[in-house]
Amino acid sequence: MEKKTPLIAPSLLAANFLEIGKDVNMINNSEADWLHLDVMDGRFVPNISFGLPVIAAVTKISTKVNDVHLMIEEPEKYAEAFAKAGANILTVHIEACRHLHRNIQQIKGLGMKAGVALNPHTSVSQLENIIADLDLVLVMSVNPGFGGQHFIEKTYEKIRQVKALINQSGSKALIEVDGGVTLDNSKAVIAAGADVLVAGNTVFSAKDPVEMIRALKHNS
Ligand SMILES: O=C(CO)[C@H](O)[C@H](O)COP(=O)(O)O
Repeated sequence: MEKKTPLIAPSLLAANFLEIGKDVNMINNSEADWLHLDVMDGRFVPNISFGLPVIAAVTKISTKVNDVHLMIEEPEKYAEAFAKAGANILTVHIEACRHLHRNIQQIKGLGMKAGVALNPHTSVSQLENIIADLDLVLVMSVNPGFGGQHFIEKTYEKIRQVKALINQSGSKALIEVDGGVTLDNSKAVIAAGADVLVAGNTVFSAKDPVEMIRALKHNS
């Protein structure tokens, strides 16, 4: 079978926040492709992470694609501010958007790539009328809100369903998988159709995070 090299997006949620610049530079000097930045508001998810000032500081030194995952209500209120803070990709949750098409147009109009994230319970069929407009589909493989959770096995089937929808529709969207990704399951995640792997604890709790990023990238 053809070897597929995924894009790797280490999640800063698992970094050492006392030495955040050091961790961003570690990612800069690794084979990572994207820097994944998780924003949580304590409303859409039961946790609060970091917000605009932290992202503006991080993107000043990041040399990777800044991939911002908004786990927040009313993301349309903040899209412009995230563009100004240096986001290159902005992903909103389908469950948080009442006017998803408008939200996607807004993100693209601000010069960013647009992604939509699906919680584990959300059906792929909900993407049917929006898939052609998307640059990215983020498949959550844990319930959002916390790092370090176990990968939900049903996600493999969901990735295959998203892939089939993308192929059917002629969409160019990439599939990103987020939550509980490890060196053990990454091969199967890629085989199911993922293009981008988010990894938080797997990278930051590794003895050698740069080597772990390399291993994830070349493990398929
Ligand atoms: O979106 C997230 C949590 O809501 C994180 O990006 C995700 O959980 C990654 O962390 P880990 O790889 O440790 O599971």
